[in-house]
Amino acid sequence: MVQSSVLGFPRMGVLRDLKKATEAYWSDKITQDALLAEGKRLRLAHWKIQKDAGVDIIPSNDFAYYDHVLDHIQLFNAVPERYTSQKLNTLDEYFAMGRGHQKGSVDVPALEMVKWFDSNYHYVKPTLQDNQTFSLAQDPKPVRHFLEAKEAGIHTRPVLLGPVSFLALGKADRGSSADPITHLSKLVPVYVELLKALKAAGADQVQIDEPVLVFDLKPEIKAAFKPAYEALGSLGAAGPQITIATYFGDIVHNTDVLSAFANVHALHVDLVRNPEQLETIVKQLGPQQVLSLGVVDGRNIWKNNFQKTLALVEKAVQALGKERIIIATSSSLLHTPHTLASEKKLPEEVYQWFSFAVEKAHEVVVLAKAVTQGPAAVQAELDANAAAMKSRAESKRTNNPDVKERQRQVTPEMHNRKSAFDVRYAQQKTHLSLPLFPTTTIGSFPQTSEIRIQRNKFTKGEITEAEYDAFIRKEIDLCIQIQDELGLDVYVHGEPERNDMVQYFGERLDGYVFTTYAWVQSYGSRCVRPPIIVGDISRPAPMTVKESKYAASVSKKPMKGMLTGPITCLRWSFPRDDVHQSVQAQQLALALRDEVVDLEKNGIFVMAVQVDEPALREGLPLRSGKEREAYLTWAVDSFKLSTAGVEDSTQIHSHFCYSEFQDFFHAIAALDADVLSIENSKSDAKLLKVFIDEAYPRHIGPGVYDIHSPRVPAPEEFKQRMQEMLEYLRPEQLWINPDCGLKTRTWPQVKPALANMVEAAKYFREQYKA
Ligand SMILES: CN1c2c(nc(N)[nH]c2=O)NC[C@@H]1CNc1ccc(C(=O)N[C@@H](CCC(=O)N[C@@H](CCC(=O)N[C@@H](CCC(=O)O)C(=O)O)C(=O)O)C(=O)O)cc1
Ligand SMILES: N[C@@H](CCS)C(=O)O
Ligand SMILES: [Zn+2]
Repeated sequence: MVQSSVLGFPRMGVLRDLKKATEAYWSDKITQDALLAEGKRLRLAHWKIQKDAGVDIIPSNDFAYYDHVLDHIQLFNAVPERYTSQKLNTLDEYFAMGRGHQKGSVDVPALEMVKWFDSNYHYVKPTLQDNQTFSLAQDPKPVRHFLEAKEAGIHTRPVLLGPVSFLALGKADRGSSADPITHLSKLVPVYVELLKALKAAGADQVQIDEPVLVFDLKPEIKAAFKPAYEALGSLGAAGPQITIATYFGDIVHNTDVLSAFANVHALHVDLVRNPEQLETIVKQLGPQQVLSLGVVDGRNIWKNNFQKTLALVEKAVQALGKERIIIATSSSLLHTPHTLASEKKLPEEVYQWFSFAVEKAHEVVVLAKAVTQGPAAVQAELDANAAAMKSRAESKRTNNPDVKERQRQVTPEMHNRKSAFDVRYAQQKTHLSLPLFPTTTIGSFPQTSEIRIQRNKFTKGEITEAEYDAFIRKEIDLCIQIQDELGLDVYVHGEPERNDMVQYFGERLDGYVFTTYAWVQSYGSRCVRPPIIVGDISRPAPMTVKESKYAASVSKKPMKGMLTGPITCLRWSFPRDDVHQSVQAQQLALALRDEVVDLEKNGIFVMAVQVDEPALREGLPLRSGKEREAYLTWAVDSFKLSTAGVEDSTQIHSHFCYSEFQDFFHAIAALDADVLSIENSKSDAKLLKVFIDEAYPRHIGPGVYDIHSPRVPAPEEFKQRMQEMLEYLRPEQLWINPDCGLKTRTWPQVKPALANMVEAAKYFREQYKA
C-alpha cells in the first residue's frame, strides 16, 4: 500500500487565530495559560483535518509559537546566557530570543532572524558559543506534542530539524568564532536521547529534516552526516524509524553523502522543484529503503496536475515497487494558506485552479489511493482535476496580447540610466542638498489599529472612498509632522494606505487575483497574504502617485516615492507555474517603469524613488553555477528596466532587508542604484568590508535599528554601530536608517528610537565637520 504524507501543516489557523492569541499575550490581554490552550486547540484541529482527509503520515512538532528553529534552540538548551540569566519563564525566554525583551529591568535584543532558504518565512538563527554545551530540555516538546496527539487518538510522525542542518544554519555568537558544525559530537547524543524518548512514548517513525542537503556544502558539513546518522540510525528497536527529509531543491550533487543514511528507513525528496532527480535517487537507495515523493507543492497554491504527477509516480513504482513509495507534499505546507474553502470572493473560474493546505492534504490522499487501488478508485476526483487543468489551460484570463507586444519592444538601452553614477550624483547633490550621514527611513511608519480599522471599513463599504482618502491624508500629515520633529533628512509618506508592500500592488495590477483569508506566516506572529499571478501583468492606472504627490505637497524635505520592485512583487506573490518567472518579472518591471516615470512627471523628480528589492536574494537559486547566473541576469535586468526611465537628478534607492549579500555582491552592484539600504543592525559590521574590497562607488545605508524588535536602542548603541560601520565605509557614502520599514512597530517605540538615531547621526556630523 502506498502511504500518503504531509511534511508539516500551517500553524496560524483559519482566521490567523495563533497570531491573534500571541499578540494578545504580548500585550497582556490574555494569560500565558490562555495562549497555551489556544496553541493546543489549533494543534488538535490541524491533526484532525489531516486525519479526516485520510492522510496516513501526519506530522507533529511542526507547530511553533514563533518559529520551529527557535524551538530547537530551547529543546537543546542552546539558549545564550544573556537570555537564561534574565530568569524569565520558558515561554517568555523563548519570545525574548525571537523578538527581544524590554520590560522592567530586562533589556535584551532578539537573536538574528533570516530567510528560510528561498522562502518568505524567517527563522531564528541558532547562535552558539565556543564552549557551547547541549542537553535535552525537560519535558521535551516533540514528546509532549506526540503524546498530546496520541491522547486525541491520532498517531503522528514527529518532525525534527536534523543536527547537521541545525548547526549549518546557525552561527557563532559575537565574541565566539568556532564554526557551529564543530559542535556536532556534543549535539548528536542529545538527539539520541530524544529519539529514545520519542520511541518510549510510542513514536515508531520520525521525520528528520536535513534541508541543507540542497545547498552546495563545504567538506566539513558533508563529513558531518556520517557520524551523525551512524549514531541516530543505529538505535534499532530503541529508536523510531527515520525519514530524512530534503526540500526546496535537488540533492543529486550531494549523493556522496547518502551513504551516511544507510540505516535510515526512508528518504524524502522534492520532486516539484526537481522531478529529474528521481532517476538518480532511486539508484542510490538501499534495497529496503523507502522513497517519499514530494509531488504536491508545499510552496505554491496551484492545484496538483494529477495526470502529470501519476506519470512521475509510476516511474518510481516501476523502479521500487508500491511498498517502497510514499506520496507526500514537497515540503511543509507552512508556506501555503490554510484553506481555499474560506475564499468567497475569488472569481469562480479561477477558484477551481487552486489548492491550499487543507486541499493539498486531500491531494496526497487521492494520489496515494490512485496508485494503491488504481485510477478507477478515484475516478471522480481525477475527472474533476482534469477539468480544472483544462479550464486553466484554455482560459482567456491568462493571455494579454498587448503585454506580449510591449515585451517584444523592450530594447537593451531601456535597462540603462542616462549617465554614470558620478554624473548622476553631482546632479542629485544639487537637487537634494543633503548633509553628511543623511538620515532616512525605509518607507512604512506604524500601521496602527486605527489605520487597519479604517481600511477594513473602506473594504466593507462602511465608509466612502472620499472619507478613506481624507483619513489617509491625515495620517500622511502626521508622518510628516513627526519627521519634522525628529529632524530626518529624506522623508517618506509612511505608506498608511498600504495593507502590504506586495499585496497592495497586486490589487492594482491586471493579471492578478487576490484572496480574503489566504494568510501565510512570514515570521513570528506576522503574516502576509500573497496575491496570485494568474495571467499577463499590466498596470491599468497609476498606483501610488496620489499619496506621494500629496505628501510632497505638504513636506519641506525631499520625499521618497515608494515602490516595490519587480522581483519582490514576483517572489512574494504566488507566481504562475505555466510561464517562466523571467517573463512575469519583465511584465512587472514594465508596469513599475510606468509608475516610476509617472511619479517623476508628477513633480516628484527631486525625490528619491526607492524600489524595494528585499526578495532579490531570496530568489537566488540555492546552488551556485549557471542557473544562479541566469537568474541574476534576468532579475537585475528587471530591476534596471523598472528604474532606468528617469532623469539623472532622480535618485534611485533600493532596499534589502537581509545582510547575506556577499555571495551575490556583483548583482547588487549591477543594479546601479544610487543608494542601497540593507539590514545590518544584528550582523557583524565586518560584512560591510565587501564594499571596500569591491571599491563600491555608490551610497549605502546599513540598518542601525532592528525593527523586528519592540526595544528602543539607546543613542550610544547607534553611535557604536556607526563607528563600526565607518571602519568599512567612506563617511560620504554612509546613510543612516533602520533595517527595514517601521509598520510593525508602535509610535511610542519608533519616535524615541528614531530620535536616538538622528542624535547619533548629528554627533558624527560634528565629528567629521571639515
Ligand atoms: C518586509 N517584509 C515583508 C515580506 N513579505 C511581504 N509580503 N510583505 C512584507 O512587508 N517579507 C519579509 C518581511 C516580513 N515582514 C513582515 C512585516 C510585517 C508584516 C505584517 O505586518 N503583516 C500584517 C498583515 C498586513 C496586512 O495585510 N494587513 C491588512 C489586514 C489587516 C487586518 O488584519 N485586518 C483585520 C481587520 C482590521 C482590524 O480590526 O484590525 C482583519 O482582516 O481581520 C491591512 O492592513 O489592511 C500582520 O498583521 O501580520 C508581515 C511581514
Ligand atoms: N517600503 C517597505 C519596505 C519593506 S521591505 C516598508 O518600509 O515597509
Ligand atoms: Zn525591508
